[in-house]
Amino acid sequence: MIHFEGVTKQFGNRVAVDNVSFSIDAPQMVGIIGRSGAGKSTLLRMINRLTPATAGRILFNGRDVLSLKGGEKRRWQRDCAMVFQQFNLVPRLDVVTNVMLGRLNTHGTLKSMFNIFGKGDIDRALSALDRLGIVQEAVKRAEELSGGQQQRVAIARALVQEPQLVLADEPIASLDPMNAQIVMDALREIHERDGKTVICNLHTLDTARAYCDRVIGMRDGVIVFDGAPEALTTDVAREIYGADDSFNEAATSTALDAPRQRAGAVPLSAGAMTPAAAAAV
Ligand SMILES: Nc1ncnc2c1ncn2[C@@H]1O[C@H](COP(=O)(O)OP(=O)(O)OP(=O)(O)O)[C@@H](O)[C@H]1O
Repeated sequence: MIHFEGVTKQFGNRVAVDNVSFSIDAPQMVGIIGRSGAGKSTLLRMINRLTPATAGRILFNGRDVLSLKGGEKRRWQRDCAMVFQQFNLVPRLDVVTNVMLGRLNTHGTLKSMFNIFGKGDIDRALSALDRLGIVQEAVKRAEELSGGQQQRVAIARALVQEPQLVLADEPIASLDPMNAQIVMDALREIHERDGKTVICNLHTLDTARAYCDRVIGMRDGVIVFDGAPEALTTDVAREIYGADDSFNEAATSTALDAPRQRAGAVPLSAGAMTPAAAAAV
């Protein structure tokens, strides 16, 4: 489905991503871990063309997305929705309009220029907000919401893009553990319920273990681990983080109390979280 071949990014003399190759053959939730500067964000940003690659190919269903131009490149960017650490909402716009911005790439140029949304767009946005448990916040300005709520708005915006792939760049790095759990549950649910591949950069080992089917460990731009979370032993973690014997996993923990086991055990309910969890935020 998505195939990376010798993907490389160089910033001046610094090789941020070094000849990376791997494939995702079926919908998976993939966590990318590694210390700061390992190249995780750069890799993700190359997939949706926010950062140009220096070399290599990224084939999605056989087509090299790195060579797309103009309208085709924009359509690809719609097909791989991105969720950012800092949410990237328009603070003064209301929540539902922020979500509808995810529809812009589906419109013609004129409609996009004037932010013209139809009833279908409004319905889609409200339904995505409902799924994320925050439809009651639809008319508030985005800046009035908590960080966890804002990230759920950003995920709703990603959903209305109807993407083939969801990319999340450290989506919980700015959140407290409880909101982190709600956001990770929502991303996992998108994978489970919609069958989407989710690629998620994470700082913390415990989150990757709790939520991902597969973990890729990067160090200095290179993949040094690629496997099931069960294979992510402390020794492997030491290698990924370039740490010595004093390495303590707690240093990479968000103390996330994952509510359930990974892989298959996620309740396929209509909402991404329990009402109690949603109400507590
Ligand atoms: N726009 C840029 N210009 C120059 N160097 C950059 C740029 N973006 C990233 N780098 C460098 O590329 C390397 C990889 O950075 P990247 O942000 O991809 O790492 P990361 O693993 O995502 O780190 P973090 O967890 O801190 O976000 C780093 O050395 C960084 O300084």
